[in-house]
Amino acid sequence: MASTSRTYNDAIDKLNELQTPFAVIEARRKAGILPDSVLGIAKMRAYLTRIGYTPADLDRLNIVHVAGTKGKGSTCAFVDSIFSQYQQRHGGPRKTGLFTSPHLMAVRERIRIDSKPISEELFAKYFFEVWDRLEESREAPEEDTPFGSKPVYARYLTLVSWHAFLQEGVEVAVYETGIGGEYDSTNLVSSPVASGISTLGIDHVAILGDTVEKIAWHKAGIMKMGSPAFTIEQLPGAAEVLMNRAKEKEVNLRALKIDPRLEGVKIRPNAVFQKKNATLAIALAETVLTKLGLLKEVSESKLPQEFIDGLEKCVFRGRCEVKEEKNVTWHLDGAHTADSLKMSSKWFASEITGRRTGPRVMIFNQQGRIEAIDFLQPISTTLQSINEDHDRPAFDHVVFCTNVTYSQTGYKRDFVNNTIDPSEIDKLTVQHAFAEKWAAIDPKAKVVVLPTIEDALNYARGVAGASPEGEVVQAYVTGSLHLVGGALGILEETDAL
Ligand SMILES: Nc1ncnc2c1ncn2[C@@H]1O[C@H](COP(=O)(O)OP(=O)(O)OP(=O)(O)O)[C@@H](O)[C@H]1O
Ligand SMILES: [Mg+2]
Ligand SMILES: [Mg+2]
Repeated sequence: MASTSRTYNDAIDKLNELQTPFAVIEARRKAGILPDSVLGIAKMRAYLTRIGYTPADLDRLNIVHVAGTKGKGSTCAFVDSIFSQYQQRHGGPRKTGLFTSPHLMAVRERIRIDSKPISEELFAKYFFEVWDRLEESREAPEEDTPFGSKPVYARYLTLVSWHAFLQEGVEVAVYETGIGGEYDSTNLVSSPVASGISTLGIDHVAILGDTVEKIAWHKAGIMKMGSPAFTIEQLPGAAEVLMNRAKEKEVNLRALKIDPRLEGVKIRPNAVFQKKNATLAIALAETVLTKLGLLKEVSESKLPQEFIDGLEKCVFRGRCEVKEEKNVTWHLDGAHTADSLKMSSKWFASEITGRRTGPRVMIFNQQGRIEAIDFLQPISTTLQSINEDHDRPAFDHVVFCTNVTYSQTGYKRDFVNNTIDPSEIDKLTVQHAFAEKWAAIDPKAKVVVLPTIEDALNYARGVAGASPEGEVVQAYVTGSLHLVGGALGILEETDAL
């Protein structure tokens, strides 16, 4: 064992083995078997015991727990950024942890300490410590959780985050749920300092159900008796489910209107959805900082400067991000649900309206999700609506590519995805279907299918090269956070963000 190499890359290779292979997912789907639910939580409890902790140990982390369909990560990033301002000015919270998903470029971005991705060395250390403990421990009954077994990818990372944060002496930790809430691996936390539920909508229907009410039931599962909970304005059906579950659990749930103290605070993008995320983040941060004695009183009329700076300086890469290059302005946003793509395309449209000219290029992917074909029409409609010349296409060029990063070397290890059908990628099946659909929606657009992200970026640069002097290509990269992460990695030649 000691002679085995244990670098960061080794850890990622081992982690990738914990993905459920596509063939198994397919077989389960055909047999109507749903992924772990109640049993999944029981197993997580067994794994936590085996790595040497109890749920009560997690309370030492003063956890802020966030669920929701959209805006979870953004809300968590705002809270973390506010903490960071307090830390810089007042030395507290002593150490902060942030657990988010998915990652943009490197798995270690999911586990942040003092806002920075955990180092490769520390990631590898804690990853293999968890591994060894799971191999060796004979604690917790074996019934559903055989000795030596490991949980799947996201669940394993949750264990690594708890271990890393506890070992590193993190004083407050912000946790984004993976899928749902009630049965999510992060839901072993029994006494969060506060829970937050961001915007609810439709996603992960196979696991959570196909109505916003069913989905709300799952997300409400993170609320805990004795811990304050907050949400923002929701669709009426969803709001009702949240309130009913809060009552059952005897939780004081507050549904917040957009915080009037945000007036004049320059959050990015300056859009209603982001104000909702910021509103939720303010309430969560106020609760924690009050508990830690760092916030003495809450003013109804004005936010403390630390909050304003935290909100304004918050950087959450790959979401509504703009990057300028000589002949191309890249607009990158990892939206990947029906609702968020509507928001996202409105954001892109507002960015270019009146301010930017030049050919428009969209680069889109949604790997393994043919249902995303329905997300295309609203994007086109949004862009058409800003055209003064109605003969102009929504986009001059539309590129559908895979999430494979490079044309020569393929996937970066942190992006290997065994859960999708490899033959679909080889044949570019979903990309051709999207292309056909787009050609029908927007016949004047030039539609192309390309195998990799690198090819797609080069295509956009090629359009720029062929454009008249002074014109700047307006490129919109969206549909998948992996696509956006891969694109940012190529544009910046970096390993992690
Ligand atoms: N409150 C919101 N309502 C609708 N769309 C949103 C909201 N917040 C963010 N978005 C859109 O969704 C994208 C993803 O945001 P974010 O990463 O915060 O969500 P998430 O809930 O963490 O999503 P994921 O399912 O990828 O973990 C953003 O780039 C933006 O386009
Ligand atoms: Mg999601
Ligand atoms: Mg997220």
